Amino acid sequence: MAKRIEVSGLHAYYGGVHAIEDISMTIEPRSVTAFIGPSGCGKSTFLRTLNRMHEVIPGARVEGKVLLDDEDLYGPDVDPVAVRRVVGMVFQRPNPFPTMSIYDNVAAGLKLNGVRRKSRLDDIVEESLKGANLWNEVKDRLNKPGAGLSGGQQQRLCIARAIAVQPQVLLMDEPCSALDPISTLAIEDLIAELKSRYTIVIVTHNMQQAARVSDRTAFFNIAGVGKPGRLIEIGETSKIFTKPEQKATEEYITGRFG
Ligand SMILES: Nc1ncnc2c1ncn2[C@@H]1O[C@H](COP(=O)(O)OP(=O)(O)OP(=O)(O)O)[C@@H](O)[C@H]1O
Repeated sequence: MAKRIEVSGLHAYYGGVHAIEDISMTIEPRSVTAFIGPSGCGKSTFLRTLNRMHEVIPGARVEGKVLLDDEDLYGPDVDPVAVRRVVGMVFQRPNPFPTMSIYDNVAAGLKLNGVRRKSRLDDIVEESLKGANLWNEVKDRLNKPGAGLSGGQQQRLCIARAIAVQPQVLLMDEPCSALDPISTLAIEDLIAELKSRYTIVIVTHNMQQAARVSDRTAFFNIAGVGKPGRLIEIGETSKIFTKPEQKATEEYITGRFG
């Protein structure tokens, strides 16, 4: 299920603002890749180019290539909605559909995809909630609103919703930044389990988190205000945190800037 992502020569713009410049990297399947770097260096922008979410902002555009196992996500015949089904996303703030039940939150995407049979929906909802380590906490209240769960539970519900449609890649934009430390650990444990099945990319400001959860880390930086963000280096997380190749990476991870 998991797929390799190969990015080459990628630029992203917001109208006249050049937000990220000339990014090339390979993101390996069945592993976790963390994006780190100072505020404004384009981590979230780059993440959103990987499932064509960037272009939903008026005036925003992308140049370059993103291949998902050889398929160009920006090819002329590619439907961006289909891309977002294959490359799922979890956001910073848990965003369950507020008026929907826990069950319907997970089933919504499946119903949109045409799954109608109740027994099939039941099975996938259960499987997805189990996959997100939430089943035991909610199995007796599936018809209660998703908004009634704790923040950490809501984030796991959003992960269940994302995996219900069987994506190949999961993009996570600071998925723990609104959570308490215990919920954060639950999400980190979950990421470690999910990586056997998915390609996972996580943006995080928390370097301990990047070190804990990721196999590879990419460090991004900006040369100054108004300049585009660039990829400085990507490598094994253990190497980036102990022996980075670039001075800027070392300064960032040792807390000398950012
Ligand atoms: N909707 C937008 N319209 C215009 N410019 C934007 C928009 N979103 C982001 N930018 C600009 O693009 C650049 C990269 O922003 P982005 O949010 O991707 O950085 P980031 O590294 O994820 O930052 P942070 O760590 O603070 O979330 C910044 O200069 C930002 O101001």
